[in-house]
Amino acid sequence: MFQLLPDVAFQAKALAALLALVLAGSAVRAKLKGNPRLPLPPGPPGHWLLGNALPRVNQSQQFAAWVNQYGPVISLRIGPKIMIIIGRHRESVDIMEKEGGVLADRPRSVAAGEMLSRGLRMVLTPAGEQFRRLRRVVHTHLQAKAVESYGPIQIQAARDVILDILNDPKRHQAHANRYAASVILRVTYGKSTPTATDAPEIVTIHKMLKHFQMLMRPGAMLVEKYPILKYVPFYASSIETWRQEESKLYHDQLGRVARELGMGEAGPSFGRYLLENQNTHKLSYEEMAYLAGSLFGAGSDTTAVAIMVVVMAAACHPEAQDIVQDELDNIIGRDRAPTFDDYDTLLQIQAFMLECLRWRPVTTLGFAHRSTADIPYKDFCIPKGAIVFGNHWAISRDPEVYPNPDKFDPQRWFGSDGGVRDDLKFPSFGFGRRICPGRHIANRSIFINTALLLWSFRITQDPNSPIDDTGFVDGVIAHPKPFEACFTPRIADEAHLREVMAKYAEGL
Ligand code: HEM
Repeated sequence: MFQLLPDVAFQAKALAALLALVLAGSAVRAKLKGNPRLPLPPGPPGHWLLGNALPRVNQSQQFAAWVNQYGPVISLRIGPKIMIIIGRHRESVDIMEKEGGVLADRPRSVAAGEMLSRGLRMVLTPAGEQFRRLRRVVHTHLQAKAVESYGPIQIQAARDVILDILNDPKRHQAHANRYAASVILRVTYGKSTPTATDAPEIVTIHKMLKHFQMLMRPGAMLVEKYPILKYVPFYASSIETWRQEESKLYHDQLGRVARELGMGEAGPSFGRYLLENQNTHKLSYEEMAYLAGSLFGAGSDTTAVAIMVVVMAAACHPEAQDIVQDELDNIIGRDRAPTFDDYDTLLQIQAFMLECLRWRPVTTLGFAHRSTADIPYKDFCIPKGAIVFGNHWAISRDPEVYPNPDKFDPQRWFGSDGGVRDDLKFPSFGFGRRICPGRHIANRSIFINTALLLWSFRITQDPNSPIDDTGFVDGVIAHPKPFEACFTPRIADEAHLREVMAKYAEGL
């Protein structure tokens, strides 16, 4: 009996230790699950400690494959973090839109947010007082009615794309880049901004953008896992050099607008609006410089990619192009070129644009949101603190909303009344309170370029160099790889097209 006692004591201790372990385990699980009653959404199995490994390439497509396998909303565990991927249309509306207040936050971004941008880049700003100030000023200036004043800039730049293509069709992608860069720079800093592709400012801005996109890829930077690395000088030094270059550029650009304003020479621009309303919007000079600068980052590559996809889709789908060009011939004719005033009557152009944005989404994964409270949904819970992506690629392939999703079919956007359907809305511009503030100006850019390109040219594939319509660079913004297309003027002859174009932007 006495001999048994130590055993009993040992067993009791072991039992207590086991109980403590179980309790600790369930506490961790409850924390991860956020809500002890509801589980996390399903997802692929991962390592018991490290969790899931993020796919190294084509993340949005790999996530989409998991959505097909596990359900419309899936969860992954990346070390201690929970990542939620929403991959179906209805769930994206129910969660990303209806819970927009809880999902207005961004996850911590050490490399791009803290080291490169010192917390000043709007797209990465956490929810809170600063975000609300930035959001108010950008959304006010870029709302649907307000951006109409930028129409002449867009018309002129779209006209230049046509002339550039006539002069040098092989570089059609470079022309789309130039369109986007020059429009966003003029919107941001006014008319006297240099917009030639080889202007030093433009070259630097593109370089900055590359750095930003490189730092932004989920899982790309070790410092996101080990933030302590940001204090390690040799690790941080190149990002610090990039930050200084970027900051100088943004200050120089806004400084120019301030000087022009002082001399009474500043035309309309976002920079001017900021400087004139600094007190109302309560922004520091540093915040204004970054806000203006980061518009370029957010609005140039995205717009250029959308235009390139229009060209690719037209060349790869002649039957869809026929329908648009019949409409252009019936409504516009060939003696004048379409303008913004024609938007409401060019329904086929609208459908073609919508289908381009769905068929090859500009941002395939979307941007990360962060939940600031538990979100119970159906029989699971998205826990507070989770990183949440509305995966654009997966949503664009939702077979219930977009039957035969891989088919390029602009006609899917028409309802039985012949109007363009509103209920299919694809979230090209993101979700809820973080929805892209530049969407009105972007839509107008895509519209005017689609209308003008398809009015001016029959766009076809070069039989010697067929287009790979899946050839996109894997990144935050999915750039089409270089592709060839042939542009044949649709009106009388090239000289006549040049003449119409010369008149087109007259008097702006
Ligand atoms: C085809 C063109 C464009 C596309 C596809 C696009 C798409 C997006 C997406 C997906 C987001 C993230 C939304 C989210 O977090 O859910 C975003 C954010 C943003 N976009 Fe755009 N965008 C485009 C053009 C523009 C333009 C022209 C501007 C500026 C004039 C702009 C300015 C911004 C800004 C400032 C943000 C950050 C918003 C925030 O974090 O609250 N974008 N855009």
